Amino acid sequence: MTELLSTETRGPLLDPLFRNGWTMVEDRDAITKTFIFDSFVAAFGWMTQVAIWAEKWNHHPEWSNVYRTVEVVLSTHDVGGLSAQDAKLARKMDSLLSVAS
Ligand SMILES: C[C@H](O)[C@H](O)[C@H]1CNC2=NC(N)=NC(=O)C2=N1
Repeated sequence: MTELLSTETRGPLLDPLFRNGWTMVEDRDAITKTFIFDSFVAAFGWMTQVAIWAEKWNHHPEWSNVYRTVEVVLSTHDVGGLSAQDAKLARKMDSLLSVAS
């Protein structure tokens, strides 16, 4: 079941992401990261791969794309803040980078 991250689980799940370029959104329980690719095709190809995982996990990003930049915000509206699903999708986004450039 999806639930809000507890105080104890935040560190272990979020600290590795903070070390990897993710930051907290101001005034909101959400994480954000800006990805910059070599080209629009690389950006869109990465988004396409992420979209397949998002559908599979029924957990979807808030994101926008301008040319080769993708701005991502992750949060779980169903619980009103961050859940383990957000950390999982963030890790997947980072791991898919290696095949996107
Ligand atoms: C109805 C549907 O299951 C929900 O809206 C799901 C879909 N994808 C979702 N994605 C995200 N990021 N947060 C959610 O709370 C969420 N909820």
